[in-house]
Amino acid sequence: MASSTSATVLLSLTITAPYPKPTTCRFLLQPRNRYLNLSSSANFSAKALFSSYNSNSVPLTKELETNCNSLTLREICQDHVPDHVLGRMEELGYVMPTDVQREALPVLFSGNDCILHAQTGSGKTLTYLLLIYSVINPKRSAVQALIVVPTRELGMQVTKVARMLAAKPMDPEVEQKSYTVMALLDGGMLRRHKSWLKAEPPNIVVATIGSLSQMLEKQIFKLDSMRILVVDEVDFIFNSSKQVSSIRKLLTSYSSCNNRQTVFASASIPQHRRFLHDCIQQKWTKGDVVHVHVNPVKPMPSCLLHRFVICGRKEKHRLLLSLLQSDLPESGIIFVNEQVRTAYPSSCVDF
Ligand SMILES: Nc1ncnc2c1ncn2[C@@H]1O[C@H](COP(=O)(O)OP(=O)(O)OP(=O)(O)O)[C@@H](O)[C@H]1O
Repeated sequence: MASSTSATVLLSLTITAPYPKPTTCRFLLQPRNRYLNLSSSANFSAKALFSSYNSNSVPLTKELETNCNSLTLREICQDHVPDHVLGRMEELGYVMPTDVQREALPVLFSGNDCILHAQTGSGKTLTYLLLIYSVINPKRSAVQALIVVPTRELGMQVTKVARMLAAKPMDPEVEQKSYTVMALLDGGMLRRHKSWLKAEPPNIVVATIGSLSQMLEKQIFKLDSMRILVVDEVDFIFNSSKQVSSIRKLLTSYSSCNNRQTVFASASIPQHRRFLHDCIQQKWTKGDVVHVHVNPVKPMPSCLLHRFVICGRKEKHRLLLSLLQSDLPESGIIFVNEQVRTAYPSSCVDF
């Protein structure tokens, strides 16, 4: 089974212990400031350990829960997301859903506004991108989806994933108009974007609030055709005194929650009940907004084991895998320098 990991793994492995019998397993690769979650690609069912539905969420019956747990991403997205996007998704290694994808996608495909509340690296970006590809029409030259991000760096990452998913199918037989994704980010070439927006509006815009507000104020583009609005890292945006008035304006003046599907994503939403209340009261979302709360950040485990192993550069990868196999930790953090794609034999990850 393919997963993403690093060829230059530093053998610094932190594992939580003592572990209960590992029926589920979770590894976090941490490249600088971001966690990458490998659990879903390794076909884990982490739900029992990490998931929680809060009272605002749609309860799942036991039977439905069991069925949902075994569905692939393709099965969940079938009849919603175009086939060539599903093909690309699988080529990129997204086969089994993460917890947040499993729980949020059916809610999103049913048209509900949603607060995606799940830890960093849990797969929120792919969740809202799949929703976007289920809704937009590439033949319409209009901004149909807008993703607001707090920083240029996050904007570049989201744009990259959006473009990778939308890449034209290799098969020349498949006639497919390609989706256009524009990154409208602070520090970018806004003049060039202006001409592009006027000449042929893209289907999806990924924007920081500063650049976006400039364009909206100058009426370079309008949000009349916007069907999906995503605000990523919503807690960060609402906590920034610079960004908060612009985001409020975007949510209520430049567009109306009745004409769009609104998704807020965040790893942490302090006072989430209050936020949910505000969403409805302030008309940032419709009244039936669903709070999908998955993988709440767990308190620190009672014990952390830190293994320090000295080895040659070429041995790192093999040694890491054998340590994981021998220790069988329930969870761990792996610090990596860079990422390349590599294939794990399934025996290595299927604990
Ligand atoms: N279903 C999946 N199968 C395998 N890998 C996945 C899946 N979904 C997401 N990933 C990978 O997991 C990593 C984290 O995903 P993503 O960036 O979407 O998380 P996130 O919740 O949006 O994180 P953040 O809160 O930092 O924005 C990425 O490398 C992504 O490619």
